[in-house]
Amino acid sequence: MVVLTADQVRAWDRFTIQHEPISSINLMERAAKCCTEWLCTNLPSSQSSYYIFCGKGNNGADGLAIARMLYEVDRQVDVFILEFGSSGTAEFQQNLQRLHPLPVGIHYIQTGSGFPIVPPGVIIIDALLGTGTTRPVEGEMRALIELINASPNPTISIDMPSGLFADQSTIPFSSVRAAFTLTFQCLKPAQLLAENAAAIGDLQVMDIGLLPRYLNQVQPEYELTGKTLSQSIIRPRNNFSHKGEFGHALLLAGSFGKMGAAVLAARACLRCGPGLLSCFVPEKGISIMQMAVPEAMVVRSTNSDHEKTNANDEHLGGDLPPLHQYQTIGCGPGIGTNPATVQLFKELIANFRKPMVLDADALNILSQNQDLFPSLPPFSILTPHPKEFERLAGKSANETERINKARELAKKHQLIFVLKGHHSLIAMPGGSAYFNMSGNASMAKGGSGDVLTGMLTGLLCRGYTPEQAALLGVHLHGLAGEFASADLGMESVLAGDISDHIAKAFIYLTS
Ligand SMILES: NC(=O)C1=CN([C@@H]2O[C@H](COP(=O)(O)OP(=O)(O)OC[C@H]3O[C@@H](n4cnc5c(N)ncnc54)[C@H](OP(=O)(O)O)[C@@H]3O)[C@@H](O)[C@H]2O)[C@@H](O)CC1
Ligand SMILES: [K+]
Repeated sequence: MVVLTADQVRAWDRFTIQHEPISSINLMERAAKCCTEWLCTNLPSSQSSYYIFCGKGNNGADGLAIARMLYEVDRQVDVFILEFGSSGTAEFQQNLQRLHPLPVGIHYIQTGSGFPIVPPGVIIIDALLGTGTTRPVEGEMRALIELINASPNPTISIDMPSGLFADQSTIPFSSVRAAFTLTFQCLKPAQLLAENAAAIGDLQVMDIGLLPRYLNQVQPEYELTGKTLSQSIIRPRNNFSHKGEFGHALLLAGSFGKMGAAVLAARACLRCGPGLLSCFVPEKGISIMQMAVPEAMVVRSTNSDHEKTNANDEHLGGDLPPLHQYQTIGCGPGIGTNPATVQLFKELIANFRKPMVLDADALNILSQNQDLFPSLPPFSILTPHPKEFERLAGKSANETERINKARELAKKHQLIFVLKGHHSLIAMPGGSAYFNMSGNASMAKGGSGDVLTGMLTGLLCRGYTPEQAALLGVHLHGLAGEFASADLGMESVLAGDISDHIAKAFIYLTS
């Protein structure tokens, strides 16, 4: 699966029309057939009446072709065409001519007063605007979209919910809110944004047979993680290897009351194959870590005596252990932002020059000390959730702006940003960006991020490059969540369960 912009999809249509070859109208027939078959297969046959709302571009032309095909399989169909001045595309006109001889109601709507009332049980097909949306909807188009949204009837959008830009955020403007969106051939960037989830509903990708070889000549703006990519990254463990070959990781994590974050990160790290793991935790957390994660070693904080107070027992501070022995370091889960911890973080940045993983309070410390950005070791992986990213990079009006900021920061400082979310976005120092396609809502719980930090640390330590670790780690993390929810249900998965299912995710990718 690929994700392409509206322009790229248009070019793919043209490429297929030229090289298959196939006429534009016949390609549209293929698209409409896919949609009709989906509707007939997936909607109960008792729901057999349709109101199809059409614009006058090719999305509307799809709607007209679907109307004809639904009529041919004995569905009751009424078509409503929103007049907005133009005569419509050639395909629109052709499909209208094909519809005219059939006993399908064709209604032209021009003003709010002419809008129909949709009877109960009738399915709404939204074919007003597709990938050709160029501006926020207003006037009659907006009023019609509001009418569709106000109706309790299920709405199925063709290609895009009308009003939604295909390539970028649309908020604060309005769009159709669909129960299902039947999109053609590939994903469009806007379909991966969490803020559009309510508009898109359940997204279904229809294979309309566009020629795959077009993809050899296109540079997607976004790429997707997935099984094939992860399989190309995973390296087997050599039979003759010993623990020394898989590196030694250091985790800086935990404070009083937040040792759980440290434990979760440590366990997840160990599940990703490092040879050794040491955890640098506050004095009061040592026995917790030793008991909860016997496979990890603990490094004692060496606070000098004059600094040592009870408070210093409760959070990280003092002197760092010698850092040269570690392949990588993960820093942040549960560490808090105590001044001693801030000082420790500054020393860490000044003294460790290999890529590391920064999350949670390490990111909050960074937000308050933005001058540290240029000093971060290149290719370090930063894993902010939306609020942490806002603290780092300021408020964003919408998700596209947030993603663009992450991509710019990644390039400017040669860092990898993982913007955590439903489809986490991975922004690479070289400019490329990936949406992650694994995971589900069972993971939307405290501690999931600590697990990811541990996993990324483990993979970096194990010898994967930072880009490989980010791509594999984020995908594996989502897969582990999927396996956990398959075993335990969506509500009951705990962050530790994600960790406990990393093994299944590895086995799935390697078998
Ligand atoms: N063979 C093919 O080509 C295939 C094409 N396919 C289908 O084509 C769709 C793309 O078609 P498209 O490019 O004609 O664009 P579409 O989304 O119908 O809208 C364009 C019209 O809307 C108008 N308009 C724009 N914004 C507006 C606004 N805010 N408010 C009001 N009006 C607005 C714009 O007018 P204008 O900007 O000129 O004023 C123009 O009239 C694609 O999504 C897929 O469904 C598939 O069947 C596969 C094969
Ligand atoms: K549409």
